[in-house]
Amino acid sequence: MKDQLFELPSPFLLESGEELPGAHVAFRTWGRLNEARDNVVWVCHALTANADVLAWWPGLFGPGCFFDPADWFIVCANVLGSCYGSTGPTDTNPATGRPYYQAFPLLTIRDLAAAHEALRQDLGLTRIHTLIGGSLGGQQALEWAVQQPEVFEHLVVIATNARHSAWGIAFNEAQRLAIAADPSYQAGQPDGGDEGLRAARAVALLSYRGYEAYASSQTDPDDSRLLGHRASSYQRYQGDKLVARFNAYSYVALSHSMDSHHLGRGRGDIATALSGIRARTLLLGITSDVLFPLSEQQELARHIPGVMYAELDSRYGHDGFLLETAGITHFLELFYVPTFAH
Ligand SMILES: CC(=O)SCCNC(=O)CCNC(=O)[C@H](O)C(C)(C)COP(=O)(O)OP(=O)(O)OC[C@H]1O[C@@H](n2cnc3c(N)ncnc32)[C@H](O)[C@@H]1OP(=O)(O)O
Ligand SMILES: N[C@@H](CCO)C(=O)O
Repeated sequence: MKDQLFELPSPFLLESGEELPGAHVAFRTWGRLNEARDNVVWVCHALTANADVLAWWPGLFGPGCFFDPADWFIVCANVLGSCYGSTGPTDTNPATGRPYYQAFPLLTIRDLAAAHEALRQDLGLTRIHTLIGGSLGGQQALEWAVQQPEVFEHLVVIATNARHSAWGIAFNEAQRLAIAADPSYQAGQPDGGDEGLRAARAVALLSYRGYEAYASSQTDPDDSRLLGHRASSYQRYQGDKLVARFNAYSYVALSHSMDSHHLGRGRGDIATALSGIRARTLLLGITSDVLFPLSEQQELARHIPGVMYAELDSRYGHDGFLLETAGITHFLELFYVPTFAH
């Protein structure tokens, strides 16, 4: 299956006041809209994923899963700034005729939501049964549910926050420093920043997993090793794996988007913004998440009207939102019992 492309109104006005001309959004759909048009689930992806939710969220989306295309009309769109089909830093800037690279405009989480809102309107989807996302995808989903409270009937957010924390921004800055130190990134080469991106992903993994996850999967089996530790090899492998499928310019752009996230900006405060959510909301935190800790989930739970809040017991850390699909399914079943039989 290939992505479909939606041309955004041009120029697309960004929160910063800058304009993005000739931009587009890549998206995919699965399943069919039912006659009542009330079976739409819209997925917001995290930092390095794409529109192919059946590939990156197996166990939750796909035949036999909770979100089975036989029952649901599934929509997933790539965010602006990414390198998976929507307009991003490696695309040509119409004003210069050259790729944007480091000169790509700042995109906030509000801009990511606004671009997908334009797509939703174009698709004529007046009601979204469920809006779901984790991490950056959860930030986008919350922002969108605040912007368009009448559109979303249910909201499912996992391992996310109301504003990006100083801790999260500091992790992102450390990763951007690694990328900025790469001469090929500084030179704005087409695949610039690969070495920096490798280091950045290794730093990020520290925040996506945690002490217990490393201890249980990456402790050396013998006690004689002086060099070449298993955990070192894991860090390198994870860096290589991301470099093979992502680019440093998009990584920097989207990490800035994440840092910009603040539901309260211009709305009084976070509590006021969250109190405007009309969707029935399921909020899930992950016990071992050191990047979006439970304290952030509890803050959200205090302010989202009528929220159902639960904590997923996981040793995977933050990335548990991608991996703990059996636990997520369990809470989805509890959440939907009164309203949706599928
Ligand atoms: C085109 C596309 O790929 S679409 C984009 C796919 N990715 C996304 O959408 C982003 C969201 N997904 C993710 O972030 C990740 O895939 C996750 C969190 C879901 C899972 O991460 P994983 O890397 O699969 O899990 P984990 O941390 O257990 O690492 C397993 C991998 O590390 C390797 N590995 C484990 N220990 C070591 C070690 N000591 N040394 C070297 N390699 C190691 C394993 O062999 C395995 O390799 P594989 O991925 O080639 O099979
Ligand atoms: N592992 C996620 C980032 C953490 O939310 C991704 O690569 O998209």
